[in-house]
Amino acid sequence: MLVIRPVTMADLPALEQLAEHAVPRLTNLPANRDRLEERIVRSQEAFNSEIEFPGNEHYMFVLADDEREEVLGTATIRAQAGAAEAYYTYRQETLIHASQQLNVRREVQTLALSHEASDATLLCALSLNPRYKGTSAESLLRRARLMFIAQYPERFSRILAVAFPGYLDSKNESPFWESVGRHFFARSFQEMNHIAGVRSKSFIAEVMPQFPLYLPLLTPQARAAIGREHPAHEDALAEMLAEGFVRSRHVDIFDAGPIVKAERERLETFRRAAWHPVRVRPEHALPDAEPAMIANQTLGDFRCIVARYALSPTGQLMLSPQHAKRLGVEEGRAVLAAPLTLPSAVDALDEGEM
Ligand SMILES: NC(=[NH2+])NCCC[C@H](N)C(=O)O
Repeated sequence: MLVIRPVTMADLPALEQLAEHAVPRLTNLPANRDRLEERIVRSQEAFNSEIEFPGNEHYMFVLADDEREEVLGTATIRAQAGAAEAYYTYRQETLIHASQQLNVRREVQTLALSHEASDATLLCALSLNPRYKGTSAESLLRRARLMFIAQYPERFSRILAVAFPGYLDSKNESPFWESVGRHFFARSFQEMNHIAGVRSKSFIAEVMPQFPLYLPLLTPQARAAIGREHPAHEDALAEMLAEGFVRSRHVDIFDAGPIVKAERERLETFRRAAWHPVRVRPEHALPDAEPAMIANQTLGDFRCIVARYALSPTGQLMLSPQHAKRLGVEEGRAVLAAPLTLPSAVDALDEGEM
């Protein structure tokens, strides 16, 4: 049975595999044993501390098959995207270049380096065994983090953000990087992506151009990549838009991948999540019902599974003994449940401020 739980040190070899096989490689999930080990320690600290407001915590989860003792995926919440170091993005802006004398008026799009997203809580570092791509396990891995945030709101920011890997061409090169970053770093996108994961990011501030970029001066390929996700992440982006995230004006500074954000109260999972007392019933006695994410209420032993949203007439959530055991809950204890299926997405650009 598949379950989401906090990472433990025993998961290190599996995490290394997941980091190596992430497509593309992720800055927040460096394929480097020492860095991953630090992240596990850090995550355990976060789960086991009393925290009143978001700071430099990372909460790292794994998707595990408990019977087969196999780790199939991982995902992280960074309580504050830019807690220790600033979180860098490019913000899309419009400038008006006008001359009355010449009777011209031009709107010019620019990208300006920004730290504005630093306060947001970031959902990041998701990697899944490809066998499970497109299954409910993938949705569980992606969205169980929202079930966790819903339970411990004081630990996170009101604004949640997700940065999707940006567009890479068939040669695995980033057209945006080739037109922008390359001039300042003289390294390939893949190398920089790696360095940003294993070393401190202060080099970004030191070497990235400080002045806004004028889009007409970039290559057409680079312009076309702005706000465009990596082909392997189309479904993931669609799911988060269906969840209620909207595209922000911000894009990644290396590959121009889209950054989506939302006030957490607006997300489907937050709006539809409800507490129910548990009633344990034999598997065969459970009525058919839509699938739901179901989470227990124990911070350091957080568990979240997919099971049927089977409610008794008085609002008890009926769980099989196996499901109750996975969640570590007894009859009468409350669990948080939210439907797994989302209404279809509207892909809108948020006009508000980030
Ligand atoms: N695709 C990347 N690796 N981007 C570099 C890191 C940028 C990221 N927004 C940060 O400040 O951490």
